[in-house]
Amino acid sequence: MKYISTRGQAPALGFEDVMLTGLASDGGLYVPESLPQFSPEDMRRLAELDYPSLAIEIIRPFVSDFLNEEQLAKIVNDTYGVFRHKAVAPLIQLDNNEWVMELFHGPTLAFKDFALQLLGRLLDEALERRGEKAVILGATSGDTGSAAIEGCRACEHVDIFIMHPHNRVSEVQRRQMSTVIADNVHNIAIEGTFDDCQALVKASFADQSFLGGERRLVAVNSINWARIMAQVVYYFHAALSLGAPEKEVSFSVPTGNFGDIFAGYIAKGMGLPIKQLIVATNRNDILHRFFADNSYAKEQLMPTLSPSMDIMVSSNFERLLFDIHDRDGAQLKALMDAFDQSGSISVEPERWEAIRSLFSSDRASDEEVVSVIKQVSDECGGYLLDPHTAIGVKAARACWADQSTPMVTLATAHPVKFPDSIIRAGLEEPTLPLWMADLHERPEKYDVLADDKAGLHGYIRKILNLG
Ligand SMILES: Cc1ncc(COP(=O)(O)O)c(C=O)c1O
Ligand SMILES: N[C@@H](CCOP(=O)(O)O)C(=O)O
Repeated sequence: MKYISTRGQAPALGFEDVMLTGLASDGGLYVPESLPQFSPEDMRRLAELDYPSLAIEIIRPFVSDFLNEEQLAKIVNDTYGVFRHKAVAPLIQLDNNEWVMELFHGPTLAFKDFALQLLGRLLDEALERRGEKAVILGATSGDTGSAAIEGCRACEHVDIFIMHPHNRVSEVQRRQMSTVIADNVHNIAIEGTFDDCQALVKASFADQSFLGGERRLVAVNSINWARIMAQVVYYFHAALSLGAPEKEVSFSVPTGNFGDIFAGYIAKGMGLPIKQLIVATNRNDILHRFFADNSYAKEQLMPTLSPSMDIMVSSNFERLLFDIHDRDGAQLKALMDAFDQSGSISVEPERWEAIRSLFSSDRASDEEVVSVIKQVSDECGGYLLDPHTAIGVKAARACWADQSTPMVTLATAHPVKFPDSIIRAGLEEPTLPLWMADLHERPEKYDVLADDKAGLHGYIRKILNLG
């Protein structure tokens, strides 16, 4: 399979190079040239499989120029073997046709583990084969960071630098990163927002001269196609468990960087009968405003009770815009340049209408989040939602077009990561799982840096002894 850039100017690459490249050289994001297709008959067969076996089937066509059958099976089985629930992504029924899919049974208690446990192993394999060492640079609003560190810390071939916005992640999230004390793990608190951290990542990919040509720069954010690929699997898992391919299924997805919901869009493109994809945002609602009013316009980023979704510029939205514009890289580049200059774009009305047949959207305030957490706890025998998932449940209930279609909200994080919302809902604070019960006593290590590219690059060079 070949991958092409959304901006049309970078060379088409195979999977291994795409995984190791991060941003395309023209500033775009890589997407598959075409998607593998699964027929209803294929899906009936897949419906019989457990999670790892399903993952092998879905991922195989994307990576077949990199891994043979045996290598893929080993990596995938090792990846999902570390999850602490037998079903890996269990479905919990809230009401008649209403479900949540718990994606927080991995090592860092958020959906990021699905992709980053896999990506760590894939990177290890690629770098080992090449005999190369890489520098990973990532931005996090709280969850990607710990999942990336956990996925890559054992990899001998990488040094990993993770930037989070200073004082804008939860204490549990920060400690999950800063208490990993290892020579190849470097945590940085940037004096700015997540968008600032993400902009530093993108600027570093655009100008890698600070590494002096000595090390390769690799991305762990969802600009890396491997992240999206791994997340496609759980849409198949949920839909096949709830009656696909005979039945359609809808999904509500707590959304920030548009990676998770984009994976759902890809699953639909591969043949999965998805009826609705609901974009659920907090008050940082640029994506909701696009789907509701055809206005993709930056506003000031505000802190909320759902910090992982405090994102304004959604990287993966570019991948959708590319499809909306008939995969015309030149048009897309012009649109993205216009957004960079003015901070605001809209698309032609016919294109916007077309995409709205699949996507709908909603937003939730902090007060609504607290009230949904309380309501679901009351309705469902004390079942706890984390604040991000609560936004998804609120959006599911608001946008559900046909209640005979099963609705699945992606439960993207464990509530224990965000005790403030649970306490505000008047509920008992959940306790940390045993294996991290001493998290608040562990020593922490991170440095605070200004939002400044040169300062960041100097810091990385110094740590890596690059002269
Ligand atoms: C807990 C949680 N929910 C939802 C999201 C939003 O996912 P995405 O950025 O893929 O839209 C994130 C961060 O990305 C997250 O950490
Ligand atoms: N919510 C994310 C933000 C980074 O998004 P990514 O999916 O592109 O890595 C986080 O928790 O860090």
